[in-house]
Amino acid sequence: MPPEPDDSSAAFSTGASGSYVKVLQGRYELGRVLGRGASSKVYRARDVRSGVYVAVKAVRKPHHPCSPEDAAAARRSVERELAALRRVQGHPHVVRLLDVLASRSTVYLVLDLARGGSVQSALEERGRSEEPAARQLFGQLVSALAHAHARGVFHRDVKPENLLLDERGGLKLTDFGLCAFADRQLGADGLTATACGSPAYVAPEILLKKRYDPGMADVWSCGVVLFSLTAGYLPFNDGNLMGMYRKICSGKFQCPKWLSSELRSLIGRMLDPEPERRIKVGEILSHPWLQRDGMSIPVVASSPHPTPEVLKWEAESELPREMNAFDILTFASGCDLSGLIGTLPDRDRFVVSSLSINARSILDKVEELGREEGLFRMRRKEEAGFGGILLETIDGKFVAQASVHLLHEEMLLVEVERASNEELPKFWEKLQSSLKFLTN
Ligand SMILES: Nc1ncnc2c1ncn2[C@@H]1O[C@H](COP(=O)(O)OP(=O)(O)OP(=O)(O)O)[C@@H](O)[C@H]1O
Repeated sequence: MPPEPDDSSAAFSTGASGSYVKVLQGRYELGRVLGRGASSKVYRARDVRSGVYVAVKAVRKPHHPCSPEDAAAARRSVERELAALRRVQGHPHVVRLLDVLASRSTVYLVLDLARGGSVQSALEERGRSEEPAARQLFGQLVSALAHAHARGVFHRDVKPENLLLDERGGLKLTDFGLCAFADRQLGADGLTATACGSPAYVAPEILLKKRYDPGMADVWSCGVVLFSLTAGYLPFNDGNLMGMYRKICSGKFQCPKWLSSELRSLIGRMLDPEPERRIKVGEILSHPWLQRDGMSIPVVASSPHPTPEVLKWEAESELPREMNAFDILTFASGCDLSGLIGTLPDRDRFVVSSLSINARSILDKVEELGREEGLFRMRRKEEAGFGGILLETIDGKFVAQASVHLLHEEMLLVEVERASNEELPKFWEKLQSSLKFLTN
């Protein structure tokens, strides 16, 4: 049986194994479900072009009818996750965002596949870790968080389910759906009031409904993770939720006897119920427990702010007349949103008003460039207002393609893509700059 279809942007075809598979927008063959979240389903998938295995997180638009508040909240959450992921890319222990696609009903985030499952499943299967192994993982987590904080992103949902493991056991921080941004949600005092996080990992100041520093709340959650990793159980637990909350607010917990004194001291400084007294992320990195065994901790991003390119992208995606994921969902059928995450090495996208240029002129230009190059066989397909052109070598090997999608009656999405990022660098540059010029 093929996986249940989510929407019209996926077609079924025969996969490599001979069985039916669901192929997302001609690009990703969906396999088994790796996990589920409140509003998402995560699939193992294969990029049919490169053969590389990835994870596809399908975030569904709320079912209709839903209240305008629910629709707005869902929209904010996916936009926030995308914007956060975009800002924090480039750290070895933050999950990589490879692509973004969308259909009428669903946004698909294509992520690095974490083959080792989550820290939660490792804890359930293998129990607690010895200190050297915990130090390794915890160092990677703190380094990833320090990087996110330096980029103005506070995670606010650090818990073992959101810490994934790659095939070598390296940690990948994921799920930025609840994060806060230093330059948006925080008041002039640097504090926020939004209650979020998962019960056992949530900081007392959030439970007490105080305004809080989200960076320090992340430190608390990391403290709970470190305790759980090394003790094998939660520091604050109770049969009922109110009981657990009371224990969290009291900040009283007991370390098991097998924890070293340095580890006890670090956990104690992280699980300090007073956020002003709590150890800061930067200090954790230089704590003696983490410095033991000459551990090498990945360097934190040098740039304290998002790059101008990211800020521009974010500003654009917030303008009401500009498109963002959900606006496009409203208009498009099976369109691809990778343009929202910027230029990929082997792919570029432009959005242009259909009042200023039409699909035919764009495809004519690509054909002209291909002809000038004289290397290709070209196949062109055009329908009312949209179409594409495929460039192949004389012996039929895919080199590049350009396509024009109609987003809605006034908007075209132009996509160019090549087989690999080494393919024909000069031609690729010419193609990109000509299209940029045409669509500006
Ligand atoms: N990149 C990935 N590689 C492998 N598995 C993944 C990946 N991303 C997510 N998963 C699996 O899917 C589960 C749900 O993913 P995720 O936490 O991102 O969803 P969510 O909807 O944001 O969840 P929540 O409701 O907890 O916020 C994870 O716990 C994990 O088991």
